[in-house]
Amino acid sequence: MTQPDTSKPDGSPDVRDRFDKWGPVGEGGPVEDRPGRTTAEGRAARARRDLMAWDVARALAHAAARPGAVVRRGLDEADGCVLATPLVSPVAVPPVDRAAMDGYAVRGAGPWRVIGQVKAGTADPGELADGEATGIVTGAAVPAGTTSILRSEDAIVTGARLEGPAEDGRHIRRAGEECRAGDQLLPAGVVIDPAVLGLAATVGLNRLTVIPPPTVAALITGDELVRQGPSSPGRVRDAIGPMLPGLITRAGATPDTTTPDTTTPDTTSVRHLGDSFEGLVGALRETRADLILVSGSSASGPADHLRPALNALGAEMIVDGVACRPGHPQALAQLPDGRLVIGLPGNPFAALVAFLTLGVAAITRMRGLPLPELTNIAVPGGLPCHPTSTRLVPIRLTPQGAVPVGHGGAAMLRGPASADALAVVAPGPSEAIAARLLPLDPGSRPWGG
Ligand SMILES: Nc1nc2c(c(=O)[nH]1)N[C@H]1C(S)=C(S)[C@@H](COP(=O)(O)OP(=O)(O)OC[C@H]3O[C@@H](n4cnc5c(N)ncnc54)[C@H](O)[C@@H]3O)O[C@H]1N2
Ligand code: MOO
Repeated sequence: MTQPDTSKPDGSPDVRDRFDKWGPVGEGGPVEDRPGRTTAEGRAARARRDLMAWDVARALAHAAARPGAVVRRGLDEADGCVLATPLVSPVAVPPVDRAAMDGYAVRGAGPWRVIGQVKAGTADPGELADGEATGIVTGAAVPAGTTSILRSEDAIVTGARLEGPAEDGRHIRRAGEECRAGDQLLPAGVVIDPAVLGLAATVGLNRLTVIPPPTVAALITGDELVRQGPSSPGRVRDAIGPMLPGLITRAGATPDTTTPDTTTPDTTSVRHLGDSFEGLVGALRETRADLILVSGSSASGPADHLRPALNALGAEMIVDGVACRPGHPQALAQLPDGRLVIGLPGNPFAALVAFLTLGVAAITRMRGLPLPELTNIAVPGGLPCHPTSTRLVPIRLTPQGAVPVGHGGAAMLRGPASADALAVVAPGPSEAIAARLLPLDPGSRPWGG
């Protein structure tokens, strides 16, 4: 592409263009109102066009999405769902006093006479009289009258005679210690993870009332893309397709496989389309996912069909460009049937930023979760601000704060691949010494809930 003349009508450079020249390279690029429109009028119009602030776009994507329908799910299919109702225990846990150690249940002060053995599955362990003891295993119900559990390693056994230290109440897990019947263990809105599943099973539940993960389809556009081997003149290796299933899953959604790519023998959740208006309209029509990601086609070149396709389908544009770098051509639209479409810019880091901005916000709401606050972090070395756009900068986290890793251009993934997170640098006149932290893994807490 030829570089458009980006100077102001009066000949002085636009402040954004100054930043492009002086700021980190490759973070976006010159912008035209439409292909070839580089006149003074076009530049002035561009300067007037206010892109939506990054935080506003994120909040709108969250607000536009609808939480999924509440369903009942078995524990074996509830991982990653969100609790739609509080988790209330119907029973006390443990239901009876249990031994916390292998050894002996004893009553009163020693020495004791050993009268038997309680096994793990013994339903009625009987009762001990003063001066009596019985062998017992961890988790077994203690006999009535037990005052302490003497650990096997502390026991001195001579025939049926037992001696050892047995402080009152020691090593006994009391009935109802973890919870009583009717206790609320977790509120609605908790993301179900393996510990939650184990807890639900502990309190005897088989099914949970949940919001299941939304389904997300990925459509990759671009005639120039190849899926094997390196880029070459005229050919670009698809770098967005391989990122999306993992991002979708980490954000708590399910990659849609109902309309797989017919051009590859493998079952895949990512569908490759050429640069065709009809092809894109058809794919948007037939894909049933709750959210559809479309990569490429987001700008205003002759092969950029996303906005015309959305228009043809009667979609409402909710976000149409965001004041951020990279990723400014990202977009969010709603189809008349309620499905959401997110346009990810073709430059791979810009696509990643757009997913972490609009994609994660929409998916979060579809899961019934609030939009997470981003934590603040110090940037001891400072980061240049963009005068009007939020910058998303790959950083490593150190005990002193965030340190940029470099290689943060829109077309590069080297920076984000070696980063811990992105620093969200608010627009401003000079340098930021603090930023907010946007996790690269949207499933990491607090994002995951
Ligand atoms: N006149 C304008 N041109 C451009 C603007 C603009 O505002 N006005 N914005 C630039 C920015 S910033 C971006 S980002 C891109 C967005 O372009 P598209 O979303 O339309 O994507 P393409 O034009 O198809 O591709 C851009 C670039 O990225 C490469 N690409 C595309 N898909 C992939 C992929 N799956 N894996 C790897 N690389 C991919 C593609 O080959 C191009 O090099 O527009 C700028 N232009
Ligand atoms: O920089 Mo573009 O801003 O790659 O989305």
